[in-house]
Amino acid sequence: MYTFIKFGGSVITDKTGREAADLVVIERLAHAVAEARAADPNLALVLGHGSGSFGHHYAARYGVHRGIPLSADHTGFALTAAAALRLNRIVVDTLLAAQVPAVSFQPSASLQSTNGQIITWETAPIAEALQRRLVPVIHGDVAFDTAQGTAIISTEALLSFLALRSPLQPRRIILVGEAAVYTADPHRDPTAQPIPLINQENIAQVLVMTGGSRAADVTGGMRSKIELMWHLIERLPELEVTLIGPDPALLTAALLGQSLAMGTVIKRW
Ligand SMILES: Nc1ncnc2c1ncn2[C@@H]1O[C@H](COP(=O)(O)OP(=O)(O)OP(=O)(O)O)[C@@H](O)[C@H]1O
Ligand SMILES: C=C(C)CCOP(=O)(O)O
Repeated sequence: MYTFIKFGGSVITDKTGREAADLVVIERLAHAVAEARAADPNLALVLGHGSGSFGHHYAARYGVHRGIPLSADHTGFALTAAAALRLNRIVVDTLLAAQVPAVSFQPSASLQSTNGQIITWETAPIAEALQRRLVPVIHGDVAFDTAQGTAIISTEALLSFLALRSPLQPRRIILVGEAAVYTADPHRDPTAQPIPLINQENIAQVLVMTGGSRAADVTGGMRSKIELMWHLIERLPELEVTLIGPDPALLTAALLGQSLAMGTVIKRW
């Protein structure tokens, strides 16, 4: 069984800036992953990261997520892809420096979508990497789209595709970003309270309480994250999704399957 992680673009970058990577946070998270792998040599991880203030800005500016027609200028597509890769290089190099054998797999090189949904993605090299105890790293990316021309595929959509359409069944997905899902966007409403557990009892209510990102974001913020994760849990009832803040001790504990006093767990029951 595999563990999937996403380093959210909202914590590894400053989303209100431009290409503002938070190197301290990335380093801390990389060391947390190294520590968990040292403590549990059987830990098999697929690591994804978002685009934060790198890809989202270009995608929004050039409308890559809405679709660029075949005959139109595709410079915006290229700029978005390049920005996503610049952040990817930083993340992978930081993981390597922390002794995590990270290998990058650029999704757009082998993926196609239709109306923003992944239709094909060559994931066999990711499975090969896992067999060699490497840590495959993927990232939210651009895509060529058979219906709208181009699209943006979020990290969560990639992890969902891996979970449902590849042999890599995750038991846990850990999303590092906001410290929890709250009763309202905590950056807009100081009275927002954390929601420790989301399950079939309260999912409908939680969806009403969650919204978009406070910065440039073409993949929908917290609401679409929860929708996608719930969709996945409906198909994989044993799956547990944990949302935590960028605290390295919490990440190591979550990777080792320890129960946490903070964060939000999403599970069927
Ligand atoms: N109820 C809520 N609880 C927590 N966050 C919320 C809520 N509603 C909206 N948000 C917003 O959602 C944001 C997280 O979504 P976002 O897509 O920006 O995160 P991310 O996945 O880390 O980023 P990226 O897409 O760049 O990887 C938070 O920063 C917050 O502003
Ligand atoms: C904007 C781009 C290139 C990817 C978005 O992926 P996400 O940050 O995981 O939502």
